[in-house]
Amino acid sequence: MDYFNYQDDGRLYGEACDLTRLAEQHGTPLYVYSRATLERHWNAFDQAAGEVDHLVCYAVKANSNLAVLNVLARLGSGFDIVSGGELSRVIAAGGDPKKVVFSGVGKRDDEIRFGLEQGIFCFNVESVAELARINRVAETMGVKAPVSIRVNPDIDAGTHPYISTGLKENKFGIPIEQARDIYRQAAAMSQLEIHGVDCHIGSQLTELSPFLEAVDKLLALIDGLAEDGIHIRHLDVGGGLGVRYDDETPPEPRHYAEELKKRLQGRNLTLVFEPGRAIAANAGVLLTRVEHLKPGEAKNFAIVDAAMNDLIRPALYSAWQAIIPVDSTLQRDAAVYDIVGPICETGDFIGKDRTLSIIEGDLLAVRSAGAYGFVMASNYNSRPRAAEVMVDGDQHYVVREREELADLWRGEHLLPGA
Ligand SMILES: Cc1ncc(COP(=O)(O)O)c(C=O)c1O
Ligand SMILES: N[C@@H](CCCC[NH3+])C(=O)O
Repeated sequence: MDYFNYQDDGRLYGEACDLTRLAEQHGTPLYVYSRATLERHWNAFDQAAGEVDHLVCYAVKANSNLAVLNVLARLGSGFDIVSGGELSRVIAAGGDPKKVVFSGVGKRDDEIRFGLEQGIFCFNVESVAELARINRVAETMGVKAPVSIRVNPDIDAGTHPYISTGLKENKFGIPIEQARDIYRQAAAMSQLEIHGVDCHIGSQLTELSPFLEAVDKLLALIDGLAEDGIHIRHLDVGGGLGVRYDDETPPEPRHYAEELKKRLQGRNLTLVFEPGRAIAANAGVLLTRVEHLKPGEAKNFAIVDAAMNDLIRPALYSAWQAIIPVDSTLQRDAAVYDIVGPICETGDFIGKDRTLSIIEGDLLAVRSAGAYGFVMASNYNSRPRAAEVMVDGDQHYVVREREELADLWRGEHLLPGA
């Protein structure tokens, strides 16, 4: 149960809030998140790890709304960040920087300095050049930097090529064959303290085996490092656990954790998870209204008021997300539609070949939109970004207001004298 369900009146609710009313009150397109779902998903990881020393570092990139981060921070969550901007958000949302892991291939000096000032848990380092840079920045500050090397285990995660990260051809991490040597180089750098080993092999994985294959390789590396006198304190398995968009049956966090715990027995390692999608995706829907129906010879189009600038996953990865009527009691004729937005791009679609019973003005919900939804939104075609609302039982809160038109050119300037 994800707390977005039809109730007895045939209408879709987010927890105890009627989504028809929310759309009327706040307009569309509208992102709606469920606090109870976010909490349940985070707790599933926390409880799965159980007695093992662990840190659940929610991947901020999946949904960085301050209220979302704050809900998780209140549970004691750590955070996986990839920029100084994300660190600022974590702090603004009341998150603890001491539970932050900093991933990403292109950390700038100022971002490294910010992380060190805030005393983050660990830098997940992706290259030798970055090790040297962190060492140098830490030296100028007279501090030591906690580091972990992101190892690329060359494993096919079996996911979409754009969201696969653990193969040799991907830009991420350090090839596993070089890892031991590079750890030795890191150990010789005066300002680095080696804390961990990490990996992240891709996103939306629906099988456990690639994760476990990666962990086995990492544990063998950790044993090798011990022989070199390098003692690893934590193992960060990254994120990537998939969710159900359609008929996928991704592994449950508890099954994943059970397999990990078997492998960690007898080892003194803190376990770090970096889940993003598994926590946020099904904690959100995107509400959108049908603007026009446009029947055609080859296709029928339902033109809705959400577009690829609001939700780019279908255009970018051919991702499939369920699209359902918010009021299931309305009697209309069914037809097969491509659900498209108003943007001037052929790739601007939210769903293709969907059978729906709709007329102009009807309200639709795009499910599983809580992760990689609003965070990837843009102002393309000068469209203001949607508002975001959080439901919490029978209460709801606007957690980000819809952009005003003037927001679209804030910070832009005409040339003088014109
Ligand atoms: C380093 C790292 N950690 C965690 C995540 C979160 O991934 P997911 O949302 O698939 O759990 C990502 C994104 O794929 C990532 O690049
Ligand atoms: N944005 C991607 C996931 C990227 C994961 C980040 N490493 C998606 O929507 O599926």
